Amino acid sequence: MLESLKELVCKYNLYLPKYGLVTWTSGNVSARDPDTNLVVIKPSGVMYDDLTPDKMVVVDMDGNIVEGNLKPSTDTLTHLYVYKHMPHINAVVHTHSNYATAFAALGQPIKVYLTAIADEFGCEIPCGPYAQIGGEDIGKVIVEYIGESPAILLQNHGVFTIGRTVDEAVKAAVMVEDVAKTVFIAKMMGEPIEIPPEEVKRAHERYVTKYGQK
Ligand SMILES: O=C(CO)[C@@H](O)[C@@H](O)COP(=O)(O)O
Repeated sequence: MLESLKELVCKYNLYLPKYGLVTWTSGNVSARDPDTNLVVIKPSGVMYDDLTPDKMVVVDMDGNIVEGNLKPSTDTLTHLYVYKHMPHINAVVHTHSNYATAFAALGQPIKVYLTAIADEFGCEIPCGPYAQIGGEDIGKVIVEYIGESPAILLQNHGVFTIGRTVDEAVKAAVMVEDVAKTVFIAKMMGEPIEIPPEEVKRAHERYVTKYGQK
């Protein structure tokens, strides 16, 4: 089980540069094995081109290294805090994607100006306050401020997304950057128009229950 989870987490870490969400070694993806409560996470400071499944680090809920020869991500305690306080979540993603992180630099949420935001997020993408890197502080902000959204901006820092699966969490990271870019362009042209909350709710419900091959 853990070997396949390492392969999955490595694969989804490699989606971050593939979709232009990170630069150099920034960003990270982790996933929790719900059966063992062990977490597989990207090693700290390793170039994405050098990532392989065997370089993934396995930690327990206290951050102790269970498997792996490399130091785990600097955001490990944040990921673990989210897992401890959001039991339905089994994946956490962190990026510095440019357009979304520009909103984070301003401390601005991304409001529901687009049907794509209603569909994917079902609410505005919140921006939580600045928090120091390296401990649980960012995790505390995520848990307190994320609400029903699968994505949150961290002021002056970047993007964190969560999901029941690593696919959900990485998709949210891709989509938050896509909608942030569109909203940025719209704001350059004028004042975007918010979709009314009741329509956001209806559209999101439709998307999560009917979109695609469901
Ligand atoms: O922004 C931060 C910390 O949150 C970066 O250091 C982070 O993106 C990458 O750190 P890691 O290589 O995962 O240790």
